[in-house]
Amino acid sequence: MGVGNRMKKQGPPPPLDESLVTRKRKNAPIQSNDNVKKRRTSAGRGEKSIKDVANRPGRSKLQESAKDSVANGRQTQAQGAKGRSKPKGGAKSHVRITAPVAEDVEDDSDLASDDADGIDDPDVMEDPLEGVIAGLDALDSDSADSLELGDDEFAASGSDVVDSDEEEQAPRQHSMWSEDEDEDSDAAAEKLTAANIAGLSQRLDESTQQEAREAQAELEDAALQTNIAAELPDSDDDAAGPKALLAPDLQLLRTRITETVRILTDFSKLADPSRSRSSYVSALLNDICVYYGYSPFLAQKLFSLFPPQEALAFFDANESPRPLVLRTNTLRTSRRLLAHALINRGVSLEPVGKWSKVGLQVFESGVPLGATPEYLAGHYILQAASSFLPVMALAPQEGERILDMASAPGGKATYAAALMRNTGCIFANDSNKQRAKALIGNIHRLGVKNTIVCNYSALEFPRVMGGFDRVMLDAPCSGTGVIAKDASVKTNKTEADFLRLPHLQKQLLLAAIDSVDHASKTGGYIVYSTCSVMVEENEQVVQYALNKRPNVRLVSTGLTFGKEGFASFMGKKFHPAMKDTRRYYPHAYNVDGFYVAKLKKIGPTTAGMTKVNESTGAKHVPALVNGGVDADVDKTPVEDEDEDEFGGFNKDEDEVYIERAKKKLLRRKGIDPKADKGAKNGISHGTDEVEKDVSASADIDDEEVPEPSVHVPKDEVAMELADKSSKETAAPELNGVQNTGDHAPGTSTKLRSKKEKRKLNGLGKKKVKSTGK
Ligand SMILES: C[S@@+](CC[C@H](N)C(=O)[O-])C[C@H]1O[C@@H](n2cnc3c(N)ncnc32)[C@H](O)[C@@H]1O
Repeated sequence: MGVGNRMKKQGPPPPLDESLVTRKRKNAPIQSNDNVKKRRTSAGRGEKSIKDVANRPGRSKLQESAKDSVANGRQTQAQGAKGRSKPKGGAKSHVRITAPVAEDVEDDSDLASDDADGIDDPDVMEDPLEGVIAGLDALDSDSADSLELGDDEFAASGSDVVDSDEEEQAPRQHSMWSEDEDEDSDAAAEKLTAANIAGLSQRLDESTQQEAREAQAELEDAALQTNIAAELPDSDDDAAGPKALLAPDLQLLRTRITETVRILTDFSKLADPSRSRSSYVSALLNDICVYYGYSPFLAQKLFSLFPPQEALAFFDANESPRPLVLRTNTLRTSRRLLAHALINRGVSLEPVGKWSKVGLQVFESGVPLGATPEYLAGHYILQAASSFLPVMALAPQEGERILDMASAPGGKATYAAALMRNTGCIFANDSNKQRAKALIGNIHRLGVKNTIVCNYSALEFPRVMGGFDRVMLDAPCSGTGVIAKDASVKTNKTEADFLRLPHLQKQLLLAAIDSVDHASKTGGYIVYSTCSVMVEENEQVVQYALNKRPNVRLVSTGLTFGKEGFASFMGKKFHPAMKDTRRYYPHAYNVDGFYVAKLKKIGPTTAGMTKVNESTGAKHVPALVNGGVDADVDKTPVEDEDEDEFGGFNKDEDEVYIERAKKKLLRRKGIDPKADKGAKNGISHGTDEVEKDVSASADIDDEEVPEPSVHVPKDEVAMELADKSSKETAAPELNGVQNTGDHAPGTSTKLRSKKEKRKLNGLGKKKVKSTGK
């Protein structure tokens, strides 16, 4: 299934063929092996993908069930084999005893060594893959003899290629089998005489038959239990109890899910009149949870987004990976040249679709795509196709000033840089310092030279800087659009997440709006995107922004495909223009689930727009934005998901800069900083005094100005940019200092002179001026 989807084109789809989806699902276990094999070939990513697949917890239920069914198959065989082990032993003994006695006794050791060969066959050992194939074939085989047992064991060890658990079991099975075999042959050797041969033979036959009967009864019993479980009433209360203990019959579940969906699609005609629609829906959700491994909470939420049939397609699509896509870095090469170079390396690829001029979809690769010379030279970046969309909607223009509020690891920011042909200036911000490092890496590799990396909570904008021509907010989100990549989303999202995240997203979007220059000659746009399909994180966030900021309106994204955003959802009415926003689904376009909205700022943010939000009690702190217009950023504390990671107020690191600032101040005052050391030994101008001095000047300021923490790319032009900035601002900290704005306001602000602060604050303003804004 995975391979199929990976081969499918991305973008506007052919109509969905549910029957194909159904069939694919049924074949899932075997195909998942195909996936693994396929992905092993697709380089760099390959190994990760295999691990990903193996480690996907949400997937695990299905896959484990699938594995179970394979394992069960093996187990059945193994049981059969075990059950057979005596019969086999018996059969072997039988073989032995049907042979002439003298030969039989003589051959005993030969047979034993044959058996050993069966296991230790050097060919088999040398070619474990053959073992896998033989093993997989053996799974379909009804008959089993000693040789098959050997194959089966190799199937187990061979399948270790896929699942390491089985690798550990393989030797154990081997030794158990050998011991049984040894005991049997010992017993046979002990008891076998010419006189008892007939009786013994008969007894062995009987015992074989008896065990076969028992094995059959066990199988029937298991099947019966599963079916009983499957037919239990589908009310909520049957989730626990005996049913939960039984392995789900996936085939049966699938059939039932499809059937329930069919009924729900034409309820009045097909439903059992004695059952309500909600009972069908709740039964269906139960089955979906078991079959796909979702928490009931998330299954219900996702289900409610679509008509039943489409919901099923969505759940199915989340079970297979999206195609691997490259974005050509047009700062370094053209798509044609890149395609040529990669094809020469044996990569099979095609343009991603007519909608993109830079995307290449990879079908097959014999080389690791994350380590080709072209990759290392920055000719491309591995980037999901849907990640192109917000940047295309933003449509940054050459020479503009752009803010990417949450930019790490930089797929979108670097695409924007390429569209701007390295002109203008992009401020690529991310609150997560570690992720910002990856962003810097990408900026260097891809030859981006118009970008400055900042490490703020984007909630700090526009106080840090305003007056941008365009702002992109690719917001932190629940990831419900990328379940195929991260199946843990299936189970780890709770109601609290869908309160916390939208709250953060709303505040970030207000900050994005307030950071834009409504009077920009070329822009004045904001793009909001998430890789979530939830209304709470998308339309509801945009609606909140429309309510809070009447100075923005929704405009067309300009994207050529995508489903309309919801103008209403579950009784909630949104602005009719919400239809101009775009939704992307894996089942519809074979891309990650995504949401894109584009807003145009048509007037300044006024004080009236920023009054306290009575309903939430949110406090609003005045913020300086372009043109001296006061705007608000809602400062209601929100739990930043990355707080722990980036909340680095690094005292040691800051100490250096604190010291430097102190010395600088002293020098300005005409005091030799070295003499300051003496102060500690009784000389008058002590550090404390200076500090007091600075804090006093800071207090005079009517607003606190956090220090911008800017990473500067080492590229020459970027260095120039940084130099210019640092000259403009006389802030030595600009060269590589990590500061944490919101996390260390006290110390850093305290140590800035008023003049310095003004200069710092003027960083944005100067730029605005220089571009005529
Ligand atoms: C969806 S990812 C961004 C992906 C990025 N736009 C790209 O194309 O590579 C969301 C990012 O938001 C960042 N983030 C979370 N909270 C933030 C905040 N308050 N301010 C700024 N960035 C934040 C996370 O660190 C994460 O890197």
